[in-house]
Amino acid sequence: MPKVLIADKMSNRAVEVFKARGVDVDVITGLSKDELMNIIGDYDGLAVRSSTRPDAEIIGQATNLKVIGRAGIGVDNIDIKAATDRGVVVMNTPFGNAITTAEHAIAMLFSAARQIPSASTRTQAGEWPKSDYKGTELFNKTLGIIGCGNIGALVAERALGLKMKVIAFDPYLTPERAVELGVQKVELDELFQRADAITLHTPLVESTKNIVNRERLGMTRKGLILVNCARGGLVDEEALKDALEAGHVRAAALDVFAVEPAKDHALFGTPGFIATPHLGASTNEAQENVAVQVAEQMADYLLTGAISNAINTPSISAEEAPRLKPWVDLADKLGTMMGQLLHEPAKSIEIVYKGGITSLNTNPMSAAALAGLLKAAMPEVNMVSAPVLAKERGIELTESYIDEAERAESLIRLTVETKARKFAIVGTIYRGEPRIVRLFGVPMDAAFAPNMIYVRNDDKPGFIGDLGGILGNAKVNIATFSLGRMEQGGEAVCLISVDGDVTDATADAIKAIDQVKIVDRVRL
Ligand SMILES: NC(=O)C1=CN([C@@H]2O[C@H](COP(=O)(O)OP(=O)(O)OC[C@H]3O[C@@H](n4cnc5c(N)ncnc54)[C@H](O)[C@@H]3O)[C@@H](O)[C@H]2O)C=CC1
Ligand SMILES: O=C(O)C(=O)COP(=O)(O)O
Repeated sequence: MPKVLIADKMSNRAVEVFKARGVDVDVITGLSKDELMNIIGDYDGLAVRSSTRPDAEIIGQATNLKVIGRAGIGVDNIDIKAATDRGVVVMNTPFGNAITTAEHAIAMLFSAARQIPSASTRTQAGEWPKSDYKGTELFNKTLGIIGCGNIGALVAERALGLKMKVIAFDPYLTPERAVELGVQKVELDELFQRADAITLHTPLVESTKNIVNRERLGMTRKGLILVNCARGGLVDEEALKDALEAGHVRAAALDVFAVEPAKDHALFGTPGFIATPHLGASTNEAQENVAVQVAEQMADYLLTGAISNAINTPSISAEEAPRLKPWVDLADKLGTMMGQLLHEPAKSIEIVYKGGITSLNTNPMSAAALAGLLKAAMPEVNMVSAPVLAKERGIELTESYIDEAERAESLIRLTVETKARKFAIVGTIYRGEPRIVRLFGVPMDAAFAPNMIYVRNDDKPGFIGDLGGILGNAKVNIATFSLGRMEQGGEAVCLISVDGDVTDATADAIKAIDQVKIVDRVRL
């Protein structure tokens, strides 16, 4: 039974889902990095929110880990590269807390416009400070949205409902989508120049780091309201403090900070400043949504291989997972066999899908074939890490599709090019079993087995008798024997599956048979 660790506080519904699905689950929150490193090796899955930060060191200790599930949206607390290199799927729940976060942004906008937190504190302190607070209406004001994805779009809809004018900067926002949302797409500088209020909804990446900086704050209209419910690091906090103190920015409401938890911050106490402790996603509804979703996604992956909302690998739906499985296994076996027979570094790999299989999602098959191919040199590689590792090594992948299969209903052909040569292997599924139908140009029909011997020989009498004698003397039992040849008396290929290992001495004895040119052992 797979075992999952829930390392951040999340709705107990996650535990219920894991248990109902047959996944063992521990909930241990508040672990130090060392504590997490000590126990992470026991788990197949790790479920987190934003507090736990699985970095390269933690992932390096996670010898059994297959999946990290983020009950939420932002995955900047997870070292995706380290996870990918180790073949760990990273998945998030991209929609479950979006409405809640959009509502928090709108709440922050109103709080800032009317200074509700400070007015409330002082009223409750007995001051009745009515004359100190003159807010600003949002009606008819221009809201600039930076990042108009999930949450940005939800904020736009709500702001339009408040009768604000909405302008948006997002390099990936299409003009059609902008029209559909009823927002005006603008460039970044124009947004800073025109907005009465700005709200941020981008991830923290190189291009968004300090997107609200001193220079851009300088372009804004006096009396600006700034809201950040996305990520700390999008705003230059020092520049914001200066702009608030100068009275240029009227109010700023931050839910997120460059360093969290922010317990002692230069902005605290600045006039017009409002802070919440990363509460954007903190409602019952959102937490239930993300907990259930992350647990279901992680259980699906651990139990069936279905992948949804993965950041670092293609998706496989629950419906297609069982249909894909035999083909993914076949691709893995073809790649593994090729990897062991190649003896030269691969430069490129071409995968041709033929027949009915072309209507399936072939991404996982290609990833499995690549993983198989790389396995000989990198035993830890899997479908998640293979595409990245292949790219890093300059191995080019091309995929093509032919609807009509020649011999069997569906075929996968793997052609690998090295510096000097090209090798091809073709496989199919016959009666539910993976089979090799062509190897290095020679037609054949062979099953895969854990221990196989590959022999390339001249098609001349006497070879099979000699080979049988050598294996018999070595007490190696032959399970199946498959022969193929280009033409009578030409080059032949022989694949023998055997029970148990073949020693170097036995392989050398086979190599010494007259007709034999090449002997290789293949382990699947
Ligand atoms: N405060 C909180 O508790 C929460 C914060 N978040 C954060 O909110 C942010 C947005 O989340 P979603 O809307 O779901 O993400 P999303 O991926 O749907 O949208 C992000 C948008 O930012 C845009 N973008 C990327 N680079 C940009 C750039 N340089 N300039 C302008 N736009 C750019 C993208 O094109 C995309 O449309 C994320 O950082 C997420 O982590 C999400 C949930 C809760
Ligand atoms: O989903 C996100 O990106 C969030 O920032 C929410 O973070 P949290 O799960 O509340 O720690």
